[in-house]
This record gives sequence, structure tokens and C-alpha cells, in this order.
Amino acid sequence: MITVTNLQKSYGRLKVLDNLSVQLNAGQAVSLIGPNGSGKTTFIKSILGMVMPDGGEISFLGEPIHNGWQYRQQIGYMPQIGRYPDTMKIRQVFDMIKDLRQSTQGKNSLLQLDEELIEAFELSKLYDKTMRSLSGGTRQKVSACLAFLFNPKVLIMDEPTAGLDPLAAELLKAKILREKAKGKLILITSHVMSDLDELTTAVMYLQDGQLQFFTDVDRLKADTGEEKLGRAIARVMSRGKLSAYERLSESFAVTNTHSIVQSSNQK
Ligand SMILES: Nc1ncnc2c1ncn2[C@@H]1O[C@H](COP(=O)(O)OP(=O)(O)OP(=O)(O)O)[C@@H](O)[C@H]1O
Repeated sequence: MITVTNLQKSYGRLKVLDNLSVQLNAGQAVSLIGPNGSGKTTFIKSILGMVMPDGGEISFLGEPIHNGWQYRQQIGYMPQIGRYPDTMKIRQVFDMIKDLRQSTQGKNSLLQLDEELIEAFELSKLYDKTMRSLSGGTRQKVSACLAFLFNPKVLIMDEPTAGLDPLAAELLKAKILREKAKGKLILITSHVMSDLDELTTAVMYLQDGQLQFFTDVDRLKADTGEEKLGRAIARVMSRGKLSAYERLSESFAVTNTHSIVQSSNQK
């Protein structure tokens, strides 16, 4: 569904994405994991066309994304920090986004809205509050609801549960699981390993902008002998990059032909 080939991005002398290649398929729920500053958000923003890569290519359903922006209508994105006009009310933000979508789809086309999460969060009770007056968690709820609003084929969520209270976090996770069951592609970055353990089936691990490995969660757990994703990742990190990659890629390549395992360590 999304094919990334030799993606490169630098800020000044800092190489943030280093020849990164990966294939993300419909039906996958992928954890994007890596230390702070390893390039996760830059990778996500490159897919969304919010960061211009220096090299490489990204295709969405076989079409290079630089051919047009329409592909973005099929992606729901929940940013790490949502930025909204301060004086707008929640209701106005939703109306504005719906109007924008309606104008790009054509006035006579019917929008297929998914407002399930708005109801679950009971956001309509807060519709007349301005964005400026909202708590960080409520802003996050608005961002989450917008990501699901147009029933997209792909969901990309950057630290989705950060700042949410326990009930809201559980409601959001239940929603993600429902969308995953429909066969959508889901890409989540989080430092909360227990969340990723519940939600995802594959792990994409970045370090210094390089893809260290891409493997099934079950395979990773079997390989490390750990039951929890967090412990499995910690074990891989403590073993050293190359040996982990070699072991994982070897075992993964034998059993799974649908996803790819790559690393610039191959060079
Ligand atoms: N616009 C920018 N200008 C300069 N440097 C940037 C810019 N955006 C990101 N960087 C740098 O690129 C590197 C990767 O940042 P990125 O946000 O992609 O990391 P991350 O893996 O998402 O980190 P975290 O886990 O902390 O969210 C960091 O060193 C960051 O400071």
C-alpha cells in the first residue's frame, strides 16, 4: 500500500533518514519504534508530504506521492501535537475540516463520516469551547476524532495516547482495534510499549534514521524469548544492532514473505 524506497532526509549535516526502504501493506498494524530523535516523526511526515525528502521515493497504492496530494484523503493522521486556530470553537474546527473535504470531493458527493469516537469522548458537550481554552488531553481527543472522521484506509498516529486520561486512552485503543479489524493499514509511533503490544502486529525499528529491522511482533517475541514487546525490544537493543538484525532478518525471511526486512547495515 505504501512503498518507501531509499528515503533520505538531512537537516544541515544531521542525517535524519538514511536510505530507508520499507513496504507497508493493508491489514498491517505496525509499531514504529526507536529512540528519541531517531527519525520516526520525520518518516511519518515524509509519507504525509509534510517533509520534502532529499532523495528516494514514496508511493501510495503504486503512485508516487509527488504526483499529487489526493492520496492524503485516504490517510487519517493524528499528530503528536495538534495545532489549531486558538479562537475557533471545537464545532467550528470540525465544520471547517468537513467543508474543506466537501469542497475537494465535490459539493454533490456525500461525505462518509465516522463520528463514533466523537460520541465515545462525548466531545459534543464541549463543542462551544474555544481551542485556546482546552486542556492538552482534550486537544488530543479532537486530533484523534479528526483522524478517523473520513473513514480513511490508512491511519497514522504519532504518540496517540500521550496526554489522554485512562478512560480516553482505552476508548481510543478500542477504536484503533476496530479499524484494524476492518483491514486498514495502521502505523503507530509510541514510547508506551504496552499500548503497542495491544494494538500492533509488526515492529519497524529505527535507529539514527536507519531501519534496523521490520518483523512480526510474535516473531520478535519468539526470537528474544520475551512475552512482552517492551522487554523484547530492550533485549534486541542490548544485543547490538548487527547481530539483532541478522538474527531477526534470517528468521523472518524464512517464515514471512509478505513484509520485508531491510537494513542499511547490509551495506
Ligand atoms: N525541522 C527541523 N529542523 C531541524 N532539525 C529537525 C527538524 N525536524 C526534526 N529535526 C531533527 O531530526 C531528528 C529526528 O527528529 P524526529 O522528530 O523525526 O525524531 P523522533 O524519532 O520522532 O523523536 P521522538 O521520539 O523524540 O519524537 C532530531 O535530531 C530532530 O532534532
